[in-house]
Amino acid sequence: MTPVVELSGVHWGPKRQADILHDLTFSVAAGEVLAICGANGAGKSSLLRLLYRHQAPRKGTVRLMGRDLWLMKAPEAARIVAAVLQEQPTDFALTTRQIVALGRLPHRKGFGPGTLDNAVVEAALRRMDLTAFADRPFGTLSGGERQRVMVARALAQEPQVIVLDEPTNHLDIRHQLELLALLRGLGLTVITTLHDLTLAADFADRVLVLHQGRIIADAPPSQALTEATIARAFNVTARVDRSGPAPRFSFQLHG
Ligand SMILES: Nc1ncnc2c1ncn2[C@@H]1O[C@H](COP(=O)(O)OP(=O)(O)OP(=O)(O)O)[C@@H](O)[C@H]1O
Repeated sequence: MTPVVELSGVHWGPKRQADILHDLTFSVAAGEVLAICGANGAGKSSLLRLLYRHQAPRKGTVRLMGRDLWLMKAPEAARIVAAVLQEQPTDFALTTRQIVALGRLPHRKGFGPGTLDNAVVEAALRRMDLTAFADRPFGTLSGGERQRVMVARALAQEPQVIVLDEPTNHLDIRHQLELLALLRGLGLTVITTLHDLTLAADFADRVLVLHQGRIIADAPPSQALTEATIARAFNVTARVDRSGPAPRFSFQLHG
């Protein structure tokens, strides 16, 4: 089956500067949940930007459903991939419902939103437990509520792939677990950066570990998040205790 997302030999760097991402090759199947882990500056957000068509590879190709992402028009790509990013809208006067409705833009054919658009927006609000906040200005919401609005906007886009940058930031423990369970339950392809290795191990089918812009592991969590890989990626001494139902990670600065 054609992978939903496929990178081959991808390099990327800022204009007139050396490469930051080096020779990335991997693919993600329909419905798969991929966590991208790595130290600060490893290149995780830069990699995500290649997936939602924000920046083009310097070398190599990024394919969506078998087609070169850069041979698609932006709205077409946006009907396939939705992104939930750390940066949030600055128009704080918009209501929650208006922000979620922005997710319908790539689907709009006529002028205003149609009945289907409105129904999808209401369903996304319900799914993220935001109905009570629908008419509140975005600026009045808490950090965690805003994060849920951004996920609702992505759901309103009705994508096949959802790309998220540290989606559990700002969320309390319960909302972290709820969000990850909800993402898993969508049946979509999910690609997310996660700093928390315990959450990555618990939530992802596969973990891709980036180190200085290169893939140093790409495997199911138990094979990717080994003591040796964690030590290399994060420059710490790591211990993984697999005696319980879930792995327990502990870290120390090198002695
Ligand atoms: N447009 C740019 N111009 C110059 N340097 C850039 C640009 N984009 C990214 N970088 C650099 O590339 C490296 C990787 O950045 P990136 O944001 O992808 O890392 P990250 O793994 O997401 O880090 P973090 O965990 O801190 O969010 C960093 O050193 C960053 O400063």
